[in-house]
Amino acid sequence: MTIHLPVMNNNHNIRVKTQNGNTFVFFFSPVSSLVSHPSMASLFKEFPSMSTLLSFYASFSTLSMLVRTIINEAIPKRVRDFITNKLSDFFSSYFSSDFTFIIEDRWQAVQNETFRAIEVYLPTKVGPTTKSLILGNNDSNNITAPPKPGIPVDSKVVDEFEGMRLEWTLHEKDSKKYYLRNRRSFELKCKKNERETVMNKYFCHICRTAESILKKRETLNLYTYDHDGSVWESTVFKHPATFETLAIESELKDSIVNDLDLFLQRKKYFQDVGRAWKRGYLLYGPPGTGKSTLVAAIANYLRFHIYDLQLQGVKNDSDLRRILTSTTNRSILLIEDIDCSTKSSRSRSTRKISNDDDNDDDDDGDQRDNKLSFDPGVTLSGLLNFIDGLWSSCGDERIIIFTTNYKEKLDPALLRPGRMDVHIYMGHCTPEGFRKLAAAYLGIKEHLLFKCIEDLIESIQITPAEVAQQLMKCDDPQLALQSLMEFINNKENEIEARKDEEEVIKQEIVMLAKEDVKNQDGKKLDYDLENRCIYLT
Ligand SMILES: Nc1ncnc2c1ncn2[C@@H]1O[C@H](COP(=O)(O)OP(=O)(O)OP(=O)(O)O)[C@@H](O)[C@H]1O
Repeated sequence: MTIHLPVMNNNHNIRVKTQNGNTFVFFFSPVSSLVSHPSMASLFKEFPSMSTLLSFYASFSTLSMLVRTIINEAIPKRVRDFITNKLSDFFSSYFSSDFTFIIEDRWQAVQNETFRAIEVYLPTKVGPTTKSLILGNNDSNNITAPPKPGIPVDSKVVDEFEGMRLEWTLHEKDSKKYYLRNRRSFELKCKKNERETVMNKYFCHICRTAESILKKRETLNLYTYDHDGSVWESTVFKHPATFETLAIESELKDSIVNDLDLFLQRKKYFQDVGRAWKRGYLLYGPPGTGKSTLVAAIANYLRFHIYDLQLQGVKNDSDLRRILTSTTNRSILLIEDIDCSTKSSRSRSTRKISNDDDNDDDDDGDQRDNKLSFDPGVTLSGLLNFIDGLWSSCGDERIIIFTTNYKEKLDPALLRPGRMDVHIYMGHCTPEGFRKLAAAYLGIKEHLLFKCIEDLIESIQITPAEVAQQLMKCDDPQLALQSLMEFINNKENEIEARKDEEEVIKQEIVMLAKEDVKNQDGKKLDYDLENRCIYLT
């Protein structure tokens, strides 16, 4: 058998030997020899000549250019685009068998949880068809940890589910404004006839898988808000605090743990009673009593990420809404030192002392707050709206924690029942707290000096932070405990000396003021030692 193929020269041929012994020889011959073949020659005779073809092509292209120019001149561009889109939609819907789902990062003004689930799920589906990956490790405590994969923009990931081939691509759209984040979206391509199965089964499968991955997550993140970039920035959160190491009374510990357990189990209950699945904790007490440590212990216990928000940087209430709606479910929103965070969270009485021009006599914190809404920053009603207002229904399984050193400075509207569900007082160190700290820092459960230290601790106000600082000074328990005893004794002496000094100052102030009071019949003298002030009441 011989096959002629046209090539530029005729010096080549190829021999192909098949398994059953036949040999095929392929001759490469010039076009001239092909045309000279009798059967081909008759075929070529019926063909129009080359010059006819060229002249036909020339007139066709001239005509098409003419038509195009007329269309461009006569029909406005927008109308042309519209017609083109309609035509391409029409043809693609008739001739394409593909269907595309678009999942954007935000949905109806809040973070799109489906997008989040895909973000978690898809890196587990990276296979041989994936051409590129992004890798990273944000654990500064463990730089040798294996990097985690992420999906790069415009890269394809193919997944399979119930015999369907599902092709994913992540897209990113430039926001064109430096202060706004680029918008991201996942595109999923499947066959048209698989659309229903994808909607009803595949997406549920993704969400379930993502949920179980998130529940088992090994590392927790601590997010802080970058106001310049308008994004939450994360770092790996590794805090050793647990309820076991926390120096608090066992009763308090048990009540917090039970409350958290109950909260986690009560998804249905919250739905049934029509409340957002949220829990608010107000932690208050002197500095160094473990409020931040308790937050860390809660995060470790629940395996929830922490979103640490500094309210001072938030521009206004709508900025606050945007920031808070971009947090994820199963997380803790932490606002530390709430008394200093926003003008409006402070009690009106406190504001009155510090700011004479506040003449509002209305008792309702919310109404009063509206007066402050022109001030830059967050207003109390903006904040309250997120705790128990309409916006509180955004998101599930959220813990909101406020901490303060001065509960009395907070506006009563913030403390009203139903606002923060649990108020926890973190007090000074107790003997039981001291034993927990000794076990955690020195690894001992008993020591001869314990009894003496416990007596001292009961007689003086000392914070767990101060105790921990002394215990950390030395590895030798004996020396560490002695150092603690010395510290407590010194502190006791200091307190006594300060009391004496205060008494002297008080006497001095009274003496100085007596002359003025003489002329103010019927008025009582009241003094504020801390601010060195005298009031006539
Ligand atoms: N109850 C506690 N149990 C264990 N450690 C504690 C406790 N309280 C304080 N500490 C230790 O003291 C340090 C400071 O505590 P922490 O920051 O939690 O106090 P805080 O009440 O949040 O203080 P502030 O009000 O100043 O923010 C922590 O690093 C922790 O090691």
